[in-house]
Amino acid sequence: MIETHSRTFDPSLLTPSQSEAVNFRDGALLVLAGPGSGKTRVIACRIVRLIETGAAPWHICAITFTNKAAEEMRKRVAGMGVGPGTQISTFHSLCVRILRRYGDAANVKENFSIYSDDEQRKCVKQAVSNLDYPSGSFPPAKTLAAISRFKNAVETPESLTEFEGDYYYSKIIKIYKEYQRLLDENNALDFDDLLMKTALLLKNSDHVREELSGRYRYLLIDEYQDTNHAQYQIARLLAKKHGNIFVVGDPDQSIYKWRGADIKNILQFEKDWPNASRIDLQENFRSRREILELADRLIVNNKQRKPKKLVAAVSGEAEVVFDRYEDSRLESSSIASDIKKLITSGADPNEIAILYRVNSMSRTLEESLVREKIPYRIVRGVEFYSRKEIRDMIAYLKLIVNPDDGQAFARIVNTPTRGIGKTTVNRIIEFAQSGRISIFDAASRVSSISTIGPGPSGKVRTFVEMMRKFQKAAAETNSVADIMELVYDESGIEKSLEADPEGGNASDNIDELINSASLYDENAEEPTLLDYLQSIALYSDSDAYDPESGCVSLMTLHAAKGLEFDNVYIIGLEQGMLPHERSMESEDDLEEERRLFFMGITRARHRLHISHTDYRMLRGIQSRTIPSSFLGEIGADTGRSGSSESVSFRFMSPPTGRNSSARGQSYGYSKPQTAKKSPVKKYTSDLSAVPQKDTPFKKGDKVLHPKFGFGVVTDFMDSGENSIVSVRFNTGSSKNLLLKYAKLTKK
Ligand SMILES: Nc1ncnc2c1ncn2[C@@H]1O[C@H](COP(=O)(O)OP(=O)(O)OP(=O)(O)O)[C@@H](O)[C@H]1O
Repeated sequence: MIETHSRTFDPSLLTPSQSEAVNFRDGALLVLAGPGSGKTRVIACRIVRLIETGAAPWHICAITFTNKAAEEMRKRVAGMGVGPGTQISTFHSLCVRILRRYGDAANVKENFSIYSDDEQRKCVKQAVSNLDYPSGSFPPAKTLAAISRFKNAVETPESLTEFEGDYYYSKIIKIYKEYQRLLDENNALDFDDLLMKTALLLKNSDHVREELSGRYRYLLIDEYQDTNHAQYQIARLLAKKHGNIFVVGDPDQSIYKWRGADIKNILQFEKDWPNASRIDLQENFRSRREILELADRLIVNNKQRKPKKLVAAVSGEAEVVFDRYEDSRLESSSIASDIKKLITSGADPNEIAILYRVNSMSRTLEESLVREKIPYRIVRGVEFYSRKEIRDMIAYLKLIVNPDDGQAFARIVNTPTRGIGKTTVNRIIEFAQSGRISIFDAASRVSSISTIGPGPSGKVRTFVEMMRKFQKAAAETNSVADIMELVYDESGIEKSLEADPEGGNASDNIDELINSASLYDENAEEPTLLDYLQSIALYSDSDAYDPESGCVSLMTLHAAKGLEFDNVYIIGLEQGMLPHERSMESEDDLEEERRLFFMGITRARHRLHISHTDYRMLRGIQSRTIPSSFLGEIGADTGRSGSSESVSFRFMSPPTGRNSSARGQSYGYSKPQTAKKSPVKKYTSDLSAVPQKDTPFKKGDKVLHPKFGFGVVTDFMDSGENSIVSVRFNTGSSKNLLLKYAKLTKK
């Protein structure tokens, strides 16, 4: 977690187990720690202790999960009197550093670009088209996901044996090979390359591995439960020689399987390092007892874990409320008015968070928060960098640093419009390809391209001269903000935005970009344009969180990893949402969703509100929902949620009269109720718990729908005329259908 105020290292601030971990000296150590047990504190204090006891700062390499966590860790360690020199970064930043340093051995040029999602998509589309494969059979997202899986498993196109007879995979491997060729041509790496190429470098080059394990003699890794195979390999190879590997993690908070994380890395740590010691941190300094009990009741349903009990170290009673609403509009307005009351009675907006499974759920919430005039922020960092004007500016910077970057060239050569048409650009690209030179080199030799006439040729020359001027300026200054100002003024972007009445706040966004570059200039140890581009390429949603924004935070459950708040609202506890529909087919995926919910619950210190709705707008359609099976597991469906007076259940219905306000009509219970007195409408999503009576459909029935085709019933919620039948159709989609309109026939 990110603590906002660092303290000087005082041993009395550590529990005996924390202290044992901090003072552990040589060898392998697994610190298994529940949420809120002080993992971050332990790592920071251990760095200080290692230095106090003789280790050189540059012999320590600490790896965090997000850039923000790395920044915070650096500040904390500095606050405890440690000077610069310790390597504290994410895996990706560490890999960039290694690859730039050992470019020759890794076969990459020092000034490589790091491609964003959007650039990767363009590249994979190009690969599919170059191979003349049908684009419909290889959609970019799916194809990239397959390539990413290979890379995370450290499989290059060459190392993959072709899947004889498997049409799809043999084609995917060919696309992977072509995609990789295109990246090379552009002197670009994607995110997964950073890890894969580093893992390969460490594996294949004895000299580099020796040098780096001599340099990083103490390896500390946070959030080890979320490492993928490539990260696992890097850690093993770096620590193989000295064996000083200190990993901290919680298998119950492993939530990145979809990105290649492998929970087995932590579960099998003691097998990988047979002499490893293990320390468990059981005390939770964050959440009050009721919240922890709830989290515990949920997570015991997972099989892939190392059992542990969460013990609350803080006193006081938590408020836990389960809310059921008719629809998402009512859910949002009720949460907004609840937050309004909290803030009016003195709560700090920084200490309030609303968490949801998918980004699209923020829209309705935003409307309600605006209506109540509540300051809020959506924690979604990458969105800013995907705006058109920002991407244009970044493309200029990328081309300054990496003239081989064909995508950057194609993006800006005629942005803003300067009369260089597509045909001219294509001819430059062809010239570059036939002469095996970079696109920028080809553009520099435009006069030699006979197919380009004098008019367009002159315009290309002007563009090249302008870019050369930018490159020269970048070589003379280390200030990224100054280079940005120059590009903004002289590229014509500023003028074109001023002249565009529909430009909205594009120029404000560019101001914000330049401001953030100034901050970078001030804070970076050695600011360079290359380093700046790397830092924004590796920016993630979680990095956008500002603990002192003065706003209520809205974010996905994933982005909330490592954070903590006094008041937490978790919305959308519905089947298909949480657990997400994509995860309902395998037990492993379901366990991951459960961990995600567990992680969300354990973000709360004092107050936790969990809600679901009877109807939710999904892809523009108001759909009937089924309560999440997780609610049953924590006892929220039956009122079995423990004996505490502080757990309450409420059902909110919409207003009836035309002009009545939604808020006035809720019949929630202000006084906390015990389980017995619970006024909640009883329901259950677990059919096995309900005495079976004759129902028109049951789990496993094969059915036919006139529009969606054949499918299998996965659930049936018996509510008389409002019964809902859930069907997984053979097309892969799952739907919850209101029985009376479902038009299903049994097959
Ligand atoms: N020994 C301690 N005494 C009192 N408070 C502590 C102690 N150790 C940690 N804390 C506090 O507990 C809270 C959680 O600590 P931290 O964020 O380091 O936990 P974490 O294990 O990283 O959490 P998570 O895995 O859930 O993100 C912080 O507010 C921290 O200041």
